[in-house]
Amino acid sequence: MSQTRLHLTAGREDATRIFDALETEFEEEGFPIAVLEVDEERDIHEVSLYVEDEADDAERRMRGVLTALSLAKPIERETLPEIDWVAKSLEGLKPVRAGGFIVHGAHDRDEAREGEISIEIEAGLAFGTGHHGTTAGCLELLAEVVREEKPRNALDLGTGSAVLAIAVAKLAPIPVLATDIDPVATEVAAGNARLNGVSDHVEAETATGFDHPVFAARGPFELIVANILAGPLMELAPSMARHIAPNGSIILSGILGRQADAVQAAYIAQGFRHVRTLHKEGWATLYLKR
Ligand SMILES: C[S@@+](CC[C@H](N)C(=O)[O-])C[C@H]1O[C@@H](n2cnc3c(N)ncnc32)[C@H](O)[C@@H]1O
Repeated sequence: MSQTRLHLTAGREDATRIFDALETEFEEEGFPIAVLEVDEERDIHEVSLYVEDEADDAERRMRGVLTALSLAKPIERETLPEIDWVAKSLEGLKPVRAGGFIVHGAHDRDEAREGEISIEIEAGLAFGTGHHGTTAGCLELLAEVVREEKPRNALDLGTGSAVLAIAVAKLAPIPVLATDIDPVATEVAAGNARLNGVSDHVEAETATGFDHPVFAARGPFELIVANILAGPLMELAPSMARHIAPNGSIILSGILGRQADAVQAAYIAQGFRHVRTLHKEGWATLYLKR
């Protein structure tokens, strides 16, 4: 099955409105949507919607979204190669900077500026290149929390490419457990930890939520970061409370702006207190303590 990228360009404000409206329109199908800054000075942002085999219908609905927003923008199409399209499309991605980190592919190893912490991510089958607002939000808060709170161990639940686990291990040489429901992601995570020279600190395990003996063996955790989605995060709130150390910090993302209050309430009900919320590209990243 080939994949199609439907894309258009707009200024930051319109791109954010389009992104939010597309999220709502395609919520059921869960098609990946991305916003990339193409040219900061000229305020050009590219919004992309990735669809499998129903590009005509998706384009018609995308056009409807633009009409509802009173925006007239040409939609362009790109048919992505069937094999390894993730790797191919990521080859062209620019490095991303957030929280003092630069997340880059092998082709941009030399791009790091003085003082930046570089994280190399192999374009692969797992989520997490830093280009998504949720990952960038987590990176920013992690940089702050690890430096200020000095946790002695950490958990990255829903690790994907392990970008966040690697970020923690590069900030502080502490043990980081990196787990994912998807065994392919766990494999990619372990490979990326090796690539970044932190495999002594990052242990990758396949687990659904907290359903694995490794959590009891390695916890409680002084820092937990979880970039999943609002629904699973709310369901996981009681388990998070059981696995967080006293005065521990928790960073949650994958939450749409309008879902932030509900997620916060689920965690406050478990004895967490809200410290700060960071908003990025329509996504909220919550920082809580318990
Ligand atoms: C949005 S990605 C985040 C990847 C990476 N941490 C980042 O911030 O870029 C979410 C990841 O969580 C995993 N996941 C989803 N539900 C999960 C669950 N209940 N338990 C563990 N992992 C889960 C998915 O397989 C996916 O790799």
